[in-house]
Amino acid sequence: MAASLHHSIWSLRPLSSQHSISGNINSKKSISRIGMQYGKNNYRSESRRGMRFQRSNCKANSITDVAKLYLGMDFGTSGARYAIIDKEGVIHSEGKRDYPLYLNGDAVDWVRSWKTTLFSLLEDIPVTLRSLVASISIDGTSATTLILDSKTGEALARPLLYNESCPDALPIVKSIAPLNHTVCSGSSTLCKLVSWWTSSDSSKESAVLMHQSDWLLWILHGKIGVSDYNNALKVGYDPELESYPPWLKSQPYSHVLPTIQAPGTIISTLKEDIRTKLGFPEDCVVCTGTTDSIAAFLAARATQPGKAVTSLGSTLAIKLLSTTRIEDARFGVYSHRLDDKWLVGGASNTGGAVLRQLFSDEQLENLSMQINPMEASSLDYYPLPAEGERFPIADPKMVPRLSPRPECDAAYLHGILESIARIEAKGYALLKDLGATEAEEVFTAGGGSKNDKWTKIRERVLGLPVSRALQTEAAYGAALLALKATEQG
Ligand SMILES: Nc1ncnc2c1ncn2[C@@H]1O[C@H](COP(=O)(O)OP(=O)(O)O)[C@@H](O)[C@H]1O
Ligand SMILES: O=C(CO)[C@H](O)[C@H](O)COP(=O)(O)O
Repeated sequence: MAASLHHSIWSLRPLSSQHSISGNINSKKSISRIGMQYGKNNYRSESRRGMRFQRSNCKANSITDVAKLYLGMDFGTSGARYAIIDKEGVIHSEGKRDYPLYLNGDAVDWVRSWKTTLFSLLEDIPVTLRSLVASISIDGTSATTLILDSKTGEALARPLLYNESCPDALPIVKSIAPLNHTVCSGSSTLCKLVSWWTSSDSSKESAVLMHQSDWLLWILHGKIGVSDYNNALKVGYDPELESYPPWLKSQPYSHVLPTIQAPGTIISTLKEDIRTKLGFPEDCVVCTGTTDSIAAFLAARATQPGKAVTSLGSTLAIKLLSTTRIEDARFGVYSHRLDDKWLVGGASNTGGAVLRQLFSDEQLENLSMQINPMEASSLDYYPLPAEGERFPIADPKMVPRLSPRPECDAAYLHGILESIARIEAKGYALLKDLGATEAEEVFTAGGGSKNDKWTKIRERVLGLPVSRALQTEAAYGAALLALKATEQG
Protein backbone atom coordinates (compact mmCIF):
# COMPACT_ATOMS: atom_id res chain seq x y z
CA MET A 1 0.00 0.00 0.00
CA ALA A 2 1.33 3.46 -0.92
CA ALA A 3 3.14 5.26 1.87
CA SER A 4 0.29 6.84 3.60
CA LEU A 5 -0.19 10.57 3.23
CA HIS A 6 -2.95 10.08 5.68
CA HIS A 7 -2.07 9.44 9.26
CA SER A 8 -2.75 5.94 10.46
CA ILE A 9 -6.17 6.35 11.97
CA TRP A 10 -6.90 2.72 12.40
CA SER A 11 -4.27 1.67 14.89
CA LEU A 12 -6.72 2.62 17.58
CA ARG A 13 -5.28 1.72 20.96
CA PRO A 14 -7.17 -1.42 22.08
CA LEU A 15 -8.81 0.03 25.15
CA SER A 16 -9.56 -3.39 26.49
CA SER A 17 -8.48 -6.89 25.52
CA GLN A 18 -12.00 -8.22 25.72
CA HIS A 19 -14.04 -7.67 22.57
CA SER A 20 -17.30 -9.16 23.47
CA ILE A 21 -19.46 -10.52 26.20
CA SER A 22 -21.61 -13.45 25.27
CA GLY A 23 -25.15 -13.66 26.47
CA ASN A 24 -27.66 -10.93 26.91
CA ILE A 25 -26.21 -7.76 28.30
CA ASN A 26 -28.74 -5.51 29.85
CA SER A 27 -26.32 -3.19 31.47
CA LYS A 28 -22.93 -1.75 30.74
CA LYS A 29 -20.51 -1.96 33.64
CA SER A 30 -17.49 0.21 33.43
CA ILE A 31 -15.09 1.12 36.16
CA SER A 32 -13.25 4.17 34.98
CA ARG A 33 -9.99 5.59 36.13
CA ILE A 34 -11.83 8.22 38.09
CA GLY A 35 -13.76 5.62 40.00
CA MET A 36 -16.89 6.34 38.03
CA GLN A 37 -19.22 3.42 37.62
CA TYR A 38 -22.60 3.21 36.14
CA GLY A 39 -24.82 0.20 35.88
CA LYS A 40 -27.96 -0.33 33.88
CA ASN A 41 -28.56 2.47 31.46
CA ASN A 42 -31.12 4.78 32.96
CA TYR A 43 -32.82 5.44 29.68
CA ARG A 44 -35.44 8.08 30.23
CA SER A 45 -37.82 8.34 27.39
CA GLU A 46 -39.42 11.77 27.39
CA SER A 47 -41.46 13.47 24.77
CA ARG A 48 -40.27 16.92 23.87
CA ARG A 49 -41.49 18.95 20.92
CA GLY A 50 -43.33 15.80 19.84
CA MET A 51 -40.11 13.89 19.29
CA ARG A 52 -39.07 10.87 21.30
CA PHE A 53 -35.61 11.01 22.70
CA GLN A 54 -33.68 8.83 25.06
CA ARG A 55 -30.69 9.83 27.12
CA SER A 56 -28.50 7.97 29.48
CA ASN A 57 -26.03 9.81 31.65
CA CYS A 58 -23.57 8.26 33.97
CA LYS A 59 -23.22 10.28 37.10
CA ALA A 60 -19.59 11.22 37.36
CA ASN A 61 -18.30 11.22 40.91
CA SER A 62 -16.16 14.16 40.00
CA ILE A 63 -16.73 15.63 36.59
CA THR A 64 -13.81 17.99 37.01
CA ASP A 65 -11.53 14.95 36.94
CA VAL A 66 -12.42 14.44 33.29
CA ALA A 67 -10.03 16.59 31.22
CA LYS A 68 -11.51 16.18 27.76
CA LEU A 69 -14.36 14.30 26.13
CA TYR A 70 -14.95 13.05 22.60
CA LEU A 71 -18.31 13.13 20.78
CA GLY A 72 -19.31 10.55 18.18
CA MET A 73 -22.62 10.72 16.31
CA ASP A 74 -24.14 7.91 14.23
CA PHE A 75 -26.72 8.80 11.59
CA GLY A 76 -28.11 5.36 10.78
CA THR A 77 -31.07 4.23 8.74
CA SER A 78 -33.88 4.59 11.24
CA GLY A 79 -32.45 7.11 13.70
CA ALA A 80 -29.40 8.86 15.07
CA ARG A 81 -27.41 8.44 18.27
CA TYR A 82 -24.56 10.09 20.11
CA ALA A 83 -21.92 8.77 22.48
CA ILE A 84 -19.52 10.83 24.60
CA ILE A 85 -16.37 9.11 25.84
CA ASP A 86 -13.18 10.06 27.63
CA LYS A 87 -9.72 9.10 26.47
CA GLU A 88 -10.02 5.75 28.26
CA GLY A 89 -13.16 4.99 26.26
CA VAL A 90 -15.49 5.29 29.23
CA ILE A 91 -18.96 6.44 28.17
CA HIS A 92 -20.14 9.60 29.92
CA SER A 93 -23.38 10.14 28.06
CA GLU A 94 -25.41 8.56 25.25
CA GLY A 95 -28.56 9.61 23.51
CA LYS A 96 -30.83 8.66 20.63
CA ARG A 97 -33.33 10.40 18.37
CA ASP A 98 -35.72 9.00 15.81
CA TYR A 99 -35.79 11.05 12.61
CA PRO A 100 -38.73 13.47 12.58
CA LEU A 101 -40.86 13.14 9.45
CA TYR A 102 -40.95 16.27 7.29
CA LEU A 103 -42.47 16.14 3.81
CA ASN A 104 -41.57 18.20 0.76
CA GLY A 105 -44.55 17.46 -1.41
CA ASP A 106 -44.73 13.66 -1.48
CA ALA A 107 -41.02 13.21 -0.75
CA VAL A 108 -39.44 12.97 2.69
CA ASP A 109 -37.42 16.15 3.42
CA TRP A 110 -34.34 14.31 4.66
CA VAL A 111 -32.17 17.47 4.68
CA ARG A 112 -34.53 19.08 7.20
CA SER A 113 -34.93 15.86 9.18
CA TRP A 114 -31.21 15.19 9.50
CA LYS A 115 -30.37 18.84 10.35
CA THR A 116 -33.12 18.95 12.98
CA THR A 117 -31.87 15.68 14.45
CA LEU A 118 -28.27 16.95 14.51
CA PHE A 119 -29.14 19.95 16.65
CA SER A 120 -31.64 18.03 18.78
CA LEU A 121 -28.94 15.52 19.69
CA LEU A 122 -26.42 18.31 20.39
CA GLU A 123 -28.99 19.94 22.68
CA ASP A 124 -29.64 16.60 24.40
CA ILE A 125 -26.01 16.52 25.57
CA PRO A 126 -25.80 17.75 29.17
CA VAL A 127 -24.41 21.30 29.18
CA THR A 128 -21.79 20.34 31.77
CA LEU A 129 -20.36 17.80 29.33
CA ARG A 130 -20.54 19.99 26.22
CA SER A 131 -17.91 22.34 27.69
CA LEU A 132 -15.46 19.42 27.86
CA VAL A 133 -15.90 18.13 24.29
CA ALA A 134 -12.58 18.41 22.46
CA SER A 135 -13.48 16.73 19.19
CA ILE A 136 -16.52 15.66 17.17
CA SER A 137 -16.94 13.04 14.44
CA ILE A 138 -19.99 11.66 12.63
CA ASP A 139 -20.68 8.44 10.71
CA GLY A 140 -23.49 8.05 8.21
CA THR A 141 -25.03 5.58 5.82
CA SER A 142 -22.72 4.76 2.95
CA ALA A 143 -23.44 6.11 -0.55
CA THR A 144 -26.16 8.42 0.79
CA THR A 145 -25.50 11.26 -1.64
CA LEU A 146 -26.17 15.01 -1.64
CA ILE A 147 -25.24 17.42 -4.43
CA LEU A 148 -24.96 21.04 -3.33
CA ASP A 149 -24.09 24.42 -4.77
CA SER A 150 -20.65 25.03 -3.25
CA LYS A 151 -21.30 28.80 -3.20
CA THR A 152 -24.67 28.81 -1.43
CA GLY A 153 -24.68 25.40 0.27
CA GLU A 154 -28.15 24.82 -1.18
CA ALA A 155 -29.07 21.30 -2.33
CA LEU A 156 -29.30 21.00 -6.13
CA ALA A 157 -31.27 17.76 -5.88
CA ARG A 158 -32.94 15.66 -3.22
CA PRO A 159 -30.57 13.34 -1.30
CA LEU A 160 -30.33 9.82 -2.72
CA LEU A 161 -30.24 7.24 0.07
CA TYR A 162 -27.76 4.40 0.56
CA ASN A 163 -30.05 1.76 -0.90
CA GLU A 164 -31.49 3.80 -3.78
CA SER A 165 -30.38 2.70 -7.22
CA CYS A 166 -29.76 4.70 -10.43
CA PRO A 167 -29.72 1.94 -13.08
CA ASP A 168 -29.90 4.59 -15.84
CA ALA A 169 -26.32 5.57 -15.09
CA LEU A 170 -24.93 2.04 -14.78
CA PRO A 171 -24.03 1.53 -18.47
CA ILE A 172 -22.11 4.85 -18.49
CA VAL A 173 -20.29 3.99 -15.25
CA LYS A 174 -19.43 0.50 -16.52
CA SER A 175 -18.02 2.07 -19.70
CA ILE A 176 -15.48 4.19 -17.79
CA ALA A 177 -14.61 2.06 -14.71
CA PRO A 178 -12.55 -1.15 -14.57
CA LEU A 179 -14.49 -4.42 -14.88
CA ASN A 180 -16.55 -5.23 -11.74
CA HIS A 181 -15.19 -2.14 -9.94
CA THR A 182 -17.01 -1.17 -6.71
CA VAL A 183 -18.74 1.73 -8.51
CA CYS A 184 -20.32 -0.71 -11.01
CA SER A 185 -23.44 -1.06 -8.88
CA GLY A 186 -26.66 0.89 -9.40
CA SER A 187 -26.62 2.03 -5.75
CA SER A 188 -23.03 3.37 -5.95
CA THR A 189 -22.39 7.03 -5.29
CA LEU A 190 -20.88 7.40 -8.76
CA CYS A 191 -24.06 6.10 -10.41
CA LYS A 192 -25.99 8.69 -8.40
CA LEU A 193 -23.59 11.46 -9.50
CA VAL A 194 -23.67 10.43 -13.18
CA SER A 195 -27.46 10.14 -13.09
CA TRP A 196 -27.71 13.70 -11.76
CA TRP A 197 -25.08 15.01 -14.17
CA THR A 198 -26.84 13.56 -17.22
CA SER A 199 -30.39 14.44 -16.20
CA SER A 200 -30.32 17.63 -14.15
CA ASP A 201 -30.70 21.06 -15.75
CA SER A 202 -29.40 22.87 -12.67
CA SER A 203 -26.09 24.77 -12.80
CA LYS A 204 -23.17 22.40 -12.63
CA GLU A 205 -20.01 24.52 -12.49
CA SER A 206 -20.24 25.16 -8.74
CA ALA A 207 -21.77 21.80 -7.79
CA VAL A 208 -20.13 19.68 -5.10
CA LEU A 209 -20.94 16.13 -4.01
CA MET A 210 -21.11 15.27 -0.32
CA HIS A 211 -22.08 12.16 1.60
CA GLN A 212 -24.53 12.25 4.48
CA SER A 213 -21.87 12.41 7.20
CA ASP A 214 -19.74 14.91 5.23
CA TRP A 215 -22.76 17.19 4.94
CA LEU A 216 -23.61 16.97 8.65
CA LEU A 217 -19.96 17.68 9.55
CA TRP A 218 -19.93 20.64 7.12
CA ILE A 219 -22.81 22.16 9.06
CA LEU A 220 -20.52 22.05 12.09
CA HIS A 221 -17.17 23.13 10.58
CA GLY A 222 -18.20 25.18 7.54
CA LYS A 223 -15.62 23.85 5.02
CA ILE A 224 -17.73 22.57 2.13
CA GLY A 225 -16.67 19.63 -0.05
CA VAL A 226 -14.55 17.57 2.36
CA SER A 227 -15.02 13.79 2.71
CA ASP A 228 -13.12 10.73 3.93
CA TYR A 229 -11.74 7.74 2.03
CA ASN A 230 -14.35 5.38 3.49
CA ASN A 231 -17.36 7.38 2.37
CA ALA A 232 -15.65 8.18 -0.95
CA LEU A 233 -14.99 4.53 -1.87
CA LYS A 234 -18.30 4.17 -3.70
CA VAL A 235 -17.78 7.33 -5.79
CA GLY A 236 -14.52 5.77 -7.04
CA TYR A 237 -11.80 7.11 -4.75
CA ASP A 238 -8.90 4.65 -4.42
CA PRO A 239 -7.78 4.48 -0.76
CA GLU A 240 -4.64 2.57 -1.75
CA LEU A 241 -3.50 5.15 -4.32
CA GLU A 242 -4.85 7.86 -2.00
CA SER A 243 -6.34 9.63 -5.00
CA TYR A 244 -9.13 9.49 -7.54
CA PRO A 245 -8.06 7.18 -10.40
CA PRO A 246 -7.21 8.72 -13.81
CA TRP A 247 -10.35 7.23 -15.42
CA LEU A 248 -12.44 9.30 -12.98
CA LYS A 249 -10.35 12.47 -12.89
CA SER A 250 -10.74 12.74 -16.68
CA GLN A 251 -14.56 12.93 -16.47
CA PRO A 252 -16.37 16.27 -17.06
CA TYR A 253 -17.88 16.10 -13.57
CA SER A 254 -14.57 15.49 -11.72
CA HIS A 255 -14.75 19.04 -10.27
CA VAL A 256 -17.87 17.96 -8.35
CA LEU A 257 -15.93 15.36 -6.35
CA PRO A 258 -15.05 16.24 -2.74
CA THR A 259 -11.50 16.49 -1.45
CA ILE A 260 -10.54 13.46 0.60
CA GLN A 261 -8.90 13.06 4.00
CA ALA A 262 -8.44 10.01 6.16
CA PRO A 263 -11.32 9.29 8.55
CA GLY A 264 -10.70 11.05 11.86
CA THR A 265 -8.75 13.99 10.38
CA ILE A 266 -9.26 17.41 11.97
CA ILE A 267 -10.89 19.78 9.45
CA SER A 268 -11.52 22.87 11.53
CA THR A 269 -12.85 24.15 14.81
CA LEU A 270 -16.56 24.05 15.52
CA LYS A 271 -18.30 27.08 13.98
CA GLU A 272 -18.35 30.08 16.33
CA ASP A 273 -22.12 30.58 16.29
CA ILE A 274 -22.84 26.94 17.15
CA ARG A 275 -20.08 26.85 19.74
CA THR A 276 -21.26 29.91 21.62
CA LYS A 277 -24.95 28.98 21.39
CA LEU A 278 -24.48 25.44 22.68
CA GLY A 279 -21.57 25.93 25.06
CA PHE A 280 -18.80 23.93 23.38
CA PRO A 281 -15.20 25.02 24.08
CA GLU A 282 -13.23 27.34 21.79
CA ASP A 283 -10.77 24.57 20.87
CA CYS A 284 -13.47 22.02 19.98
CA VAL A 285 -12.53 20.56 16.60
CA VAL A 286 -14.61 18.76 13.98
CA CYS A 287 -13.00 15.92 12.04
CA THR A 288 -13.82 13.69 9.10
CA GLY A 289 -16.08 10.71 9.67
CA THR A 290 -16.72 7.32 8.17
CA THR A 291 -19.64 5.05 7.27
CA ASP A 292 -21.99 3.54 9.83
CA SER A 293 -20.89 -0.05 9.42
CA ILE A 294 -17.21 0.90 9.66
CA ALA A 295 -17.93 2.90 12.81
CA ALA A 296 -19.63 -0.22 14.19
CA PHE A 297 -16.48 -2.20 13.36
CA LEU A 298 -14.31 0.38 15.12
CA ALA A 299 -16.60 0.19 18.16
CA ALA A 300 -16.02 -3.57 18.39
CA ARG A 301 -12.26 -2.97 18.42
CA ALA A 302 -11.54 -6.12 16.44
CA THR A 303 -7.92 -5.77 15.37
CA GLN A 304 -6.79 -9.14 13.99
CA PRO A 305 -7.33 -10.50 10.44
CA GLY A 306 -10.13 -13.05 10.46
CA LYS A 307 -12.18 -11.09 12.99
CA ALA A 308 -15.46 -9.79 11.58
CA VAL A 309 -18.33 -7.55 12.61
CA THR A 310 -21.87 -8.02 11.36
CA SER A 311 -23.97 -4.91 11.77
CA LEU A 312 -27.54 -6.09 12.32
CA GLY A 313 -29.29 -2.75 11.94
CA SER A 314 -31.99 -1.94 9.46
CA THR A 315 -29.67 -3.64 6.99
CA LEU A 316 -27.15 -6.47 7.24
CA ALA A 317 -23.63 -5.13 6.69
CA ILE A 318 -20.68 -7.45 7.13
CA LYS A 319 -17.07 -6.34 7.62
CA LEU A 320 -14.20 -8.83 7.74
CA LEU A 321 -10.64 -7.76 8.54
CA SER A 322 -8.44 -9.15 5.76
CA THR A 323 -4.85 -8.87 4.65
CA THR A 324 -6.02 -9.07 1.04
CA ARG A 325 -8.14 -6.52 -0.83
CA ILE A 326 -11.01 -7.92 -2.87
CA GLU A 327 -13.80 -6.32 -4.88
CA ASP A 328 -16.41 -7.63 -7.28
CA ALA A 329 -19.48 -5.55 -8.07
CA ARG A 330 -21.18 -8.63 -9.51
CA PHE A 331 -21.78 -9.69 -5.92
CA GLY A 332 -21.69 -6.30 -4.19
CA VAL A 333 -18.30 -7.05 -2.60
CA TYR A 334 -15.82 -4.25 -1.88
CA SER A 335 -12.93 -3.43 0.46
CA HIS A 336 -12.62 -0.42 2.72
CA ARG A 337 -9.18 0.59 3.90
CA LEU A 338 -8.29 0.04 7.54
CA ASP A 339 -4.71 1.30 7.99
CA ASP A 340 -2.52 -1.40 6.39
CA LYS A 341 -5.35 -3.95 6.18
CA TRP A 342 -8.71 -4.18 4.43
CA LEU A 343 -12.24 -4.30 5.69
CA VAL A 344 -13.83 -6.52 3.08
CA GLY A 345 -17.55 -7.09 2.90
CA GLY A 346 -20.81 -5.80 1.62
CA ALA A 347 -24.25 -4.65 2.69
CA SER A 348 -27.44 -6.57 2.14
CA ASN A 349 -30.86 -4.94 2.19
CA THR A 350 -32.07 -7.73 4.43
CA GLY A 351 -32.02 -7.12 8.16
CA GLY A 352 -34.01 -5.23 10.73
CA ALA A 353 -36.03 -3.13 8.30
CA VAL A 354 -37.95 -6.28 7.30
CA LEU A 355 -38.48 -7.22 10.94
CA ARG A 356 -39.77 -3.72 11.71
CA GLN A 357 -42.34 -4.06 8.91
CA LEU A 358 -43.73 -7.18 10.60
CA PHE A 359 -43.09 -6.89 14.34
CA SER A 360 -42.59 -4.25 17.02
CA ASP A 361 -39.40 -4.47 19.08
CA GLU A 362 -41.49 -5.78 21.99
CA GLN A 363 -43.02 -8.51 19.80
CA LEU A 364 -39.53 -9.44 18.60
CA GLU A 365 -38.42 -9.83 22.21
CA ASN A 366 -41.47 -11.89 23.24
CA LEU A 367 -41.59 -14.10 20.15
CA SER A 368 -37.84 -14.75 20.28
CA MET A 369 -38.28 -16.27 23.75
CA GLN A 370 -40.39 -19.02 22.14
CA ILE A 371 -37.68 -19.96 19.64
CA ASN A 372 -35.37 -22.94 20.12
CA PRO A 373 -32.24 -21.68 18.35
CA MET A 374 -30.69 -25.11 18.18
CA GLU A 375 -33.52 -26.34 16.00
CA ALA A 376 -33.20 -25.51 12.30
CA SER A 377 -36.20 -23.82 10.66
CA SER A 378 -37.39 -25.45 7.46
CA LEU A 379 -38.78 -22.13 6.20
CA ASP A 380 -36.72 -20.72 3.34
CA TYR A 381 -37.20 -16.97 2.82
CA TYR A 382 -35.23 -14.13 1.31
CA PRO A 383 -36.38 -11.31 3.63
CA LEU A 384 -36.20 -7.88 1.94
CA PRO A 385 -38.14 -4.71 2.86
CA ALA A 386 -38.77 -3.99 -0.83
CA GLU A 387 -37.53 -4.92 -4.30
CA GLY A 388 -33.74 -4.84 -4.69
CA GLU A 389 -30.69 -6.52 -3.16
CA ARG A 390 -27.04 -5.36 -3.03
CA PHE A 391 -25.07 -8.26 -1.49
CA PRO A 392 -24.28 -11.16 -1.67
CA ILE A 393 -26.56 -11.02 -4.70
CA ALA A 394 -26.39 -7.67 -6.51
CA ASP A 395 -29.84 -7.50 -8.15
CA PRO A 396 -31.86 -4.28 -8.05
CA LYS A 397 -34.89 -6.23 -9.25
CA MET A 398 -34.77 -8.98 -6.64
CA VAL A 399 -38.14 -9.42 -4.95
CA PRO A 400 -38.69 -10.32 -1.28
CA ARG A 401 -39.63 -13.91 -0.43
CA LEU A 402 -41.52 -14.15 2.85
CA SER A 403 -44.13 -16.85 2.26
CA PRO A 404 -45.64 -19.27 3.11
CA ARG A 405 -46.41 -17.66 6.48
CA PRO A 406 -47.09 -20.25 9.19
CA GLU A 407 -49.94 -19.79 11.66
CA CYS A 408 -47.49 -19.42 14.53
CA ASP A 409 -45.73 -16.02 14.61
CA ALA A 410 -42.81 -17.45 16.59
CA ALA A 411 -42.22 -20.03 13.85
CA TYR A 412 -42.49 -17.26 11.25
CA LEU A 413 -39.93 -15.12 13.08
CA HIS A 414 -37.69 -18.15 13.50
CA GLY A 415 -37.79 -18.73 9.75
CA ILE A 416 -36.99 -15.09 9.02
CA LEU A 417 -34.09 -14.90 11.52
CA GLU A 418 -32.67 -18.17 10.19
CA SER A 419 -33.04 -17.03 6.57
CA ILE A 420 -31.20 -13.79 7.35
CA ALA A 421 -28.50 -15.89 9.04
CA ARG A 422 -28.20 -17.96 5.85
CA ILE A 423 -27.68 -14.76 3.84
CA GLU A 424 -24.99 -13.70 6.32
CA ALA A 425 -23.31 -17.13 6.00
CA LYS A 426 -23.46 -16.88 2.20
CA GLY A 427 -21.79 -13.47 2.44
CA TYR A 428 -18.86 -14.74 4.54
CA ALA A 429 -18.45 -17.82 2.29
CA LEU A 430 -18.37 -15.55 -0.78
CA LEU A 431 -15.62 -13.38 0.75
CA LYS A 432 -13.55 -16.52 1.37
CA ASP A 433 -14.14 -17.75 -2.20
CA LEU A 434 -12.99 -14.37 -3.54
CA GLY A 435 -9.72 -14.66 -1.63
CA ALA A 436 -10.27 -12.73 1.60
CA THR A 437 -8.80 -13.91 4.91
CA GLU A 438 -11.20 -16.58 6.23
CA ALA A 439 -13.55 -15.41 8.97
CA GLU A 440 -12.84 -17.07 12.32
CA GLU A 441 -15.01 -15.07 14.71
CA VAL A 442 -17.96 -12.69 14.30
CA PHE A 443 -18.90 -9.86 16.64
CA THR A 444 -22.34 -8.33 16.31
CA ALA A 445 -23.36 -4.67 16.33
CA GLY A 446 -26.66 -2.89 15.79
CA GLY A 447 -30.16 -3.41 17.11
CA GLY A 448 -30.22 -7.10 16.27
CA SER A 449 -27.21 -7.74 18.50
CA LYS A 450 -29.47 -7.70 21.57
CA ASN A 451 -31.28 -10.83 20.40
CA ASP A 452 -29.55 -13.72 22.16
CA LYS A 453 -31.58 -16.39 20.32
CA TRP A 454 -30.64 -14.88 16.96
CA THR A 455 -27.00 -14.89 18.01
CA LYS A 456 -27.26 -18.64 18.71
CA ILE A 457 -29.06 -19.30 15.40
CA ARG A 458 -26.33 -17.39 13.58
CA GLU A 459 -23.60 -19.31 15.42
CA ARG A 460 -25.20 -22.58 14.29
CA VAL A 461 -25.72 -21.47 10.69
CA LEU A 462 -22.32 -19.77 10.28
CA GLY A 463 -20.41 -22.52 12.10
CA LEU A 464 -18.34 -19.81 13.79
CA PRO A 465 -18.17 -18.23 17.28
CA VAL A 466 -20.68 -15.36 17.24
CA SER A 467 -21.09 -12.89 20.08
CA ARG A 468 -22.32 -9.42 20.84
CA ALA A 469 -19.58 -6.79 20.61
CA LEU A 470 -18.69 -5.11 23.88
CA GLN A 471 -19.78 -1.84 22.27
CA THR A 472 -22.58 -2.33 19.77
CA GLU A 473 -23.27 1.27 18.80
CA ALA A 474 -21.63 2.87 15.76
CA ALA A 475 -21.72 6.17 17.66
CA TYR A 476 -19.08 4.72 19.99
CA GLY A 477 -16.88 4.01 16.97
CA ALA A 478 -17.35 7.58 15.74
CA ALA A 479 -16.33 8.82 19.21
CA LEU A 480 -13.15 6.71 18.96
CA LEU A 481 -12.46 8.48 15.64
CA ALA A 482 -12.89 11.86 17.32
CA LEU A 483 -10.47 10.75 20.06
CA LYS A 484 -7.95 9.47 17.51
CA ALA A 485 -8.05 12.77 15.60
CA THR A 486 -6.86 14.72 18.64
CA GLU A 487 -4.09 12.21 19.33
CA GLN A 488 -2.84 12.70 15.79
CA GLY A 489 -2.83 16.46 16.37
N1 LIG B 1 -34.94 -8.04 19.79
C1 LIG B 1 -34.63 -7.80 18.52
N2 LIG B 1 -34.31 -8.82 17.70
C2 LIG B 1 -33.96 -8.59 16.41
N3 LIG B 1 -33.92 -7.36 15.84
C3 LIG B 1 -34.24 -6.32 16.64
C4 LIG B 1 -34.60 -6.47 17.99
N4 LIG B 1 -34.86 -5.24 18.50
C5 LIG B 1 -34.68 -4.34 17.48
N5 LIG B 1 -34.32 -5.00 16.38
C6 LIG B 1 -34.08 -4.42 15.06
O1 LIG B 1 -33.00 -3.50 15.14
C7 LIG B 1 -33.18 -2.54 14.09
C8 LIG B 1 -32.66 -1.22 14.56
O2 LIG B 1 -31.28 -1.38 14.78
P1 LIG B 1 -30.34 -0.10 14.60
O3 LIG B 1 -28.94 -0.56 14.78
O4 LIG B 1 -30.86 1.01 15.45
O5 LIG B 1 -30.67 0.22 13.07
P2 LIG B 1 -30.14 1.41 12.12
O6 LIG B 1 -28.96 2.05 12.79
O7 LIG B 1 -29.81 0.71 10.86
O8 LIG B 1 -31.29 2.34 11.99
C9 LIG B 1 -34.66 -2.48 13.78
O9 LIG B 1 -34.87 -2.68 12.40
C10 LIG B 1 -35.28 -3.60 14.60
O10 LIG B 1 -36.16 -4.39 13.84
O1 LIG C 1 -26.49 -0.56 4.67
C1 LIG C 1 -26.12 0.58 4.87
C2 LIG C 1 -26.87 1.55 5.73
O2 LIG C 1 -26.85 1.10 7.03
C3 LIG C 1 -24.85 1.04 4.23
O3 LIG C 1 -24.81 0.57 2.97
C4 LIG C 1 -23.71 0.52 5.07
O4 LIG C 1 -23.05 1.65 5.52
C5 LIG C 1 -22.74 -0.35 4.34
O5 LIG C 1 -21.90 0.41 3.56
P1 LIG C 1 -20.31 0.37 3.85
O6 LIG C 1 -19.90 -1.06 3.76
O7 LIG C 1 -19.72 1.26 2.79
O8 LIG C 1 -20.13 0.91 5.25
